Amino acid sequence: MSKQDSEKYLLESIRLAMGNVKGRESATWPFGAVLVRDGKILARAVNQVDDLCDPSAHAEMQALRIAAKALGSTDLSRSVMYASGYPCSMCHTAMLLAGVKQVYFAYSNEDGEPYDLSAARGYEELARPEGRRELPVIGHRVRDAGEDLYQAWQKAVDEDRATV
Ligand SMILES: Nc1nc2[nH]cnc2c(=O)[nH]1
Repeated sequence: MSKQDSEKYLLESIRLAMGNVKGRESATWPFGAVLVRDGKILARAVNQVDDLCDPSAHAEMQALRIAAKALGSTDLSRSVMYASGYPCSMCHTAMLLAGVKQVYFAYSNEDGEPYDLSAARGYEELARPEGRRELPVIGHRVRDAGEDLYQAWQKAVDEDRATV
């Protein structure tokens, strides 16, 4: 991936993000993303959190959704994400799970901080020990739930495989 290519795709992500700021009746979140594989653009996307009333509709998430639907697969390995802003921890994990191999960003968390557009909060939260998180995630092992859920899943998957 040459520097020229990364610059070209980042410029495209910024152009998309600017469309959220200027190309509309009222501005929404200034984020855009482009997902590329083998020199081909798989998806272009913008933040649609407000438009879709969906807290997960970040530009990077929307790019993953568009690409996965188009390919009929959630395996997006070998792809590279170009994001106008530093990806948040949700997007980072989604990209990791989809096999995205690299992410380039244009605007850093430091750039975003004065405008409350930094993605640092999620990373800081995850870096805290479990007992000190803003959002406690509480394990409660439920006894007598009947058949073990994960064992049942493994069995079902194994049976499905055996019939293929
Ligand atoms: N990188 C990025 N950061 C965000 N913070 C809030 N929304 C977004 C988004 O769509 N992309």
